[in-house]
Amino acid sequence: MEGGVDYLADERKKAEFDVQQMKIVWAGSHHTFEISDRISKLVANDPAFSKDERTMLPRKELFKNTLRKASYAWKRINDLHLSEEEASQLRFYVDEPAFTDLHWGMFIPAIKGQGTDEQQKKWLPLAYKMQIIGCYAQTELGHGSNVQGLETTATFDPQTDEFVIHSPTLTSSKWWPGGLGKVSTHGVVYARLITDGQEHGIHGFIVQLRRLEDHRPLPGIIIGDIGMKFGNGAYNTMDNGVLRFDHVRIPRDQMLMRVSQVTRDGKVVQSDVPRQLVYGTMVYVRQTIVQDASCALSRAVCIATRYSAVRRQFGSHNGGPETQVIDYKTQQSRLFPLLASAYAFRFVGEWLKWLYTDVTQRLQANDFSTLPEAHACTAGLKSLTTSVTADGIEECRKLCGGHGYLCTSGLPELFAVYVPACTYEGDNIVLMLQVARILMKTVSQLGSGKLPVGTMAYMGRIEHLLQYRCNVQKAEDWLNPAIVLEAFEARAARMSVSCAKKLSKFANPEEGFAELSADLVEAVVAHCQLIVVSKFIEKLQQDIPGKGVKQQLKVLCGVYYLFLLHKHQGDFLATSCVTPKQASLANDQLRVLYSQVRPNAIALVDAFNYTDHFLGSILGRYDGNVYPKLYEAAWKDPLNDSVVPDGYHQYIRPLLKQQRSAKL
Ligand SMILES: CCCCCCC/C=C/C(=O)SCCNC(=O)CCNC(=O)[C@H](O)C(C)(C)COP(=O)(O)OP(=O)(O)OC[C@H]1O[C@@H](n2cnc3c(N)ncnc32)[C@H](O)[C@@H]1OP(=O)(O)O
Ligand SMILES: Cc1cc2nc3c(=O)[nH]c(=O)nc-3n(C[C@H](O)[C@H](O)[C@H](O)COP(=O)(O)OP(=O)(O)OC[C@H]3O[C@@H](n4cnc5c(N)ncnc54)[C@H](O)[C@@H]3O)c2cc1C
Repeated sequence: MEGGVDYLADERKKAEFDVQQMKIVWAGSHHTFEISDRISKLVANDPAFSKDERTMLPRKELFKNTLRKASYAWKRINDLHLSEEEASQLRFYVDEPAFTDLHWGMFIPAIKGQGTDEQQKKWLPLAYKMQIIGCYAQTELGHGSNVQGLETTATFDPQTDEFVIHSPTLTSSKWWPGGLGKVSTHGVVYARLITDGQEHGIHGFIVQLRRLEDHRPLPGIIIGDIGMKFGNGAYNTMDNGVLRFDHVRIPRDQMLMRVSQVTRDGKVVQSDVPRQLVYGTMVYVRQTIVQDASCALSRAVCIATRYSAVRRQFGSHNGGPETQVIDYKTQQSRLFPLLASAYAFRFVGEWLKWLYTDVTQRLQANDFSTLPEAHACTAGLKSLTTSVTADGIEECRKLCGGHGYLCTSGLPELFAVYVPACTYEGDNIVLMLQVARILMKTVSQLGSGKLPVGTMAYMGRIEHLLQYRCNVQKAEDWLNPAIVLEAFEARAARMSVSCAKKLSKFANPEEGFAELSADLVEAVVAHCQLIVVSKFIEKLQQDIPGKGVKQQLKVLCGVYYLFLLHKHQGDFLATSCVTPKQASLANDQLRVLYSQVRPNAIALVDAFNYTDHFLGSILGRYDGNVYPKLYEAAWKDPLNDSVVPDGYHQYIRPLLKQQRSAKL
């Protein structure tokens, strides 16, 4: 802290709960807290991981710097004998998108999920030691969302027992894969399998891309980076790549064969594993993206909350201090729902991780029954949480006024890094429409005796939910979780049923689905919000130790659902789930909760336990020492290296001279 002064000390004294215990709740357990606390400090205290100049570096320097950091991180991981969990925390706190994200986050999981035991035995040890570096090469120039539309071909040649990987058109060029452009030696490449002139759908193939001796592309391979992306620094540390194949041959055993096998004589044999498992890596990553959403949102909220307590504007009485902007009700009504959402996403992310682990264990035992539920939950929650987070980061920038627009606020880069999460791993609308199909299928099966399960189980009480009347009579009734859950269930159920009814009027269901797709997306949002609300409420039913911790979480949970109810009151009113009077009472209660959050706001963001290094924001500094540090940082900008700028003699002086002579 600057000179030991904590400008937010008074704010911290207002906390009504045990912050240390809240840190443990946020981390998930004592164990994860200990690791993340230790590793985040290790990274923060190592100058080799400094992020200071990232937004000012030209691309080539930026990228080389990322390579340096990634290689140094790997050295530290090995020197310190870090466990897998610690290593992944270290990469997280280094906080720089890099090829390693795809190597550990997609290449390895793809081999684990879609490779046979033999294939895993061969490839995983190489990948774990980083003796090969891999990427996930699915998307092409012409197709990303429509995976079945991919054009790259993998044609089996029975003469040589090989697949011939080929890019037949320009649009079949692989385009976007992270780590591909400049680093990966290998990729899991998705291509149309062709044997004996017959097509057998999309499959994954392990393809070597570069020579291990000198990193040059193998014969028949054209490979490069796709160019600068949105923002300074940001995702430009990543080498998203382009890749073309000209009849590249790979051995038959490099097709990932857990889902289907190609025999020596070119026959395709389906295993009893469902075909959808070819999409399994995406389910895994979507689940991690939900967990990441709470990290990105909490970061932005931490910056905006601390700065809102430091910043004063208007309202001075008799020469006294002006009002802290955090005390304006408008600031609270924009900021506190985002704070509550960060906590809500943390808990739903925790639950989704559990669900994914459970599904994985079942898949290993050949139980595929919960795969549709895992697909629906990961697709829907990925869409909901990333959209709210991207919008939330931008709202936090606005909450910081003009200074939020400075790169030193950390918010522009955070936004630029984060916003593609709404697109990658499945465009959010495309994924919502996947969930819509599952919802409509569920509604159409009601009454058939097949009871909906998991997060759709509430649909099993459809008769009751269609009759439901909310009995809130006073504002505090909205603090009753049972009442809230029913209102959210009834809203989601009625919106789905209304879509299903409209859909049934179309002779062609596909035409109906396309026509109603915008309404369907709204029904999916209602369904996904219900999941988040219900998981937050479930969390509160657990034993949560620490003075005042559970109480604070109850307040945040109330803020989360009442804000949603207020924002989407059109849905609740149109479906007659609440009356106008009840909606108004919900808003009254929400204002009461905002004033309960206010004294705890700084402590609630301290509970994220982020170091100043990780936050990367002068506005969000732990000590609140904003103005001197902003002033100091401005002078470090390269534009201030000279008093008179480069270009003065060429452009400014002649201009001024010309104006002077025009006057004369
Ligand atoms: C930690 C790493 C750091 C992250 C960095 C980010 C790097 C980014 C990487 C990427 O972006 S990789 C590329 C990601 N690409 C996508 O996400 C593409 C999105 N598109 C799709 O997922 C699919 O093509 C589609 C939209 C699901 C449509 O596929 P398709 O036309 O083949 O299927 P449908 O006919 O719609 O459905 C058939 C059947 O399958 C079920 N299903 C679909 N997807 C899955 C799945 N992932 N898992 C399980 N089941 C799935 C679907 O519900 C249908 O079921 P039924 O109705 O037949 O029961
Ligand atoms: C930063 C970044 C990193 C990436 N990393 C990788 C990677 O490592 N590996 C990899 O393989 N890919 C990667 N991708 C690609 C990514 O997965 C795709 O861009 C993504 O799946 C979206 O597909 P698309 O680009 O084809 O979008 P499109 O589908 O072309 O979307 C364009 C618009 O059309 C709409 N749309 C499309 N289909 C429908 C429909 N059926 N109904 C209604 N609207 C529709 C979408 O909502 C969107 O508004 C990355 C992308 C980005 C931005």
